[in-house]
Amino acid sequence: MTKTVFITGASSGIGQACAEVLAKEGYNLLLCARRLNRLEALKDALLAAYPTIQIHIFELDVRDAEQVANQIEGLPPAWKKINVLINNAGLSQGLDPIQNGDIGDWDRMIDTNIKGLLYVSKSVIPLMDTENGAHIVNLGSIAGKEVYPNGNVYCATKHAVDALTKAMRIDLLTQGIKVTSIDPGMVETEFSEVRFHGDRERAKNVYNGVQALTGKDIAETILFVITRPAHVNINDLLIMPTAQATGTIVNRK
Ligand SMILES: NC(=O)C1=CN([C@@H]2O[C@H](COP(=O)(O)OP(=O)(O)OC[C@H]3O[C@@H](n4cnc5c(N)ncnc54)[C@H](OP(=O)(O)O)[C@@H]3O)[C@@H](O)[C@H]2O)C=CC1
Ligand SMILES: CC(=O)[C@H](N)C(=O)O
Repeated sequence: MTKTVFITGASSGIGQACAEVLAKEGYNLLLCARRLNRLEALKDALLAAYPTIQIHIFELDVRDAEQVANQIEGLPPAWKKINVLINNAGLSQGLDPIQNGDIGDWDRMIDTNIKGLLYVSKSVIPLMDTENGAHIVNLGSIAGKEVYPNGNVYCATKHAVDALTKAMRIDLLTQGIKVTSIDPGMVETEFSEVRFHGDRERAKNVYNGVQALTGKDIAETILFVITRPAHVNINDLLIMPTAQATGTIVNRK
């Protein structure tokens, strides 16, 4: 039976890599993000490579509770049996000491990383196919385990994801839904460019001298997690570049 995975934030980085890895494994894909053009290009490329799978894409801003509820409620019936939800959509905004932080940055991180994950989960949980294996994978972070200088609100949002994952794991046990938090260290994606509001130079510098993880490293780890036997649940998986021993990154200037 072909399983369906729903990936939020599939237009770049880890989410895009998850789509690529899971398409190759024969999963049907439900993909959402705000940049629909990116999703269209990804869908075309994946269907060309893997013509036997199904892919449904839609534009979604996870911060908008009503949009999330309406878009998921409005899915075609064939897409209302979901085996895996990957709550990946997320971002960091700014890297300032708390006293200099921008309130708009704070709101965007809290609204996306915490409230967006909650809104999507609330709409998708009733659609999860618990008869054939149901699993929620939340993208946490080393930033959800440790706090680093100027990381304040981003780290707080990922600490919230850590707590929410543990809570979902308890609450969904009787529903037959597995729950896992994947907690990466540095992964070279658009993450830093987004954090620094488009400053590509500054973003590139973060990874100077460090072999960061790739989106594919995370996607392959998620594939391992979601293909464990029914009696196995990986609650929490911290995955770091070998070069990054802790959450504090020297190049994070
Ligand atoms: N890169 C890293 O070092 C680490 C990343 N993470 C986490 O991994 C996840 C993915 O990040 P990563 O791939 O690195 O970064 P990217 O910036 O490459 O990708 C982020 C994805 O999230 C989507 N997204 C952002 N805001 C929204 C929104 N409001 N509604 C819907 N989608 C949204 C973006 O799509 P669009 O803009 O088109 O909407 C994009 O597809 C995040 O949760 C991040 O916190 C955790 C640890 C380390
Ligand atoms: C875990 C990470 O390195 C993340 N990219 C961050 O900046 O916190």
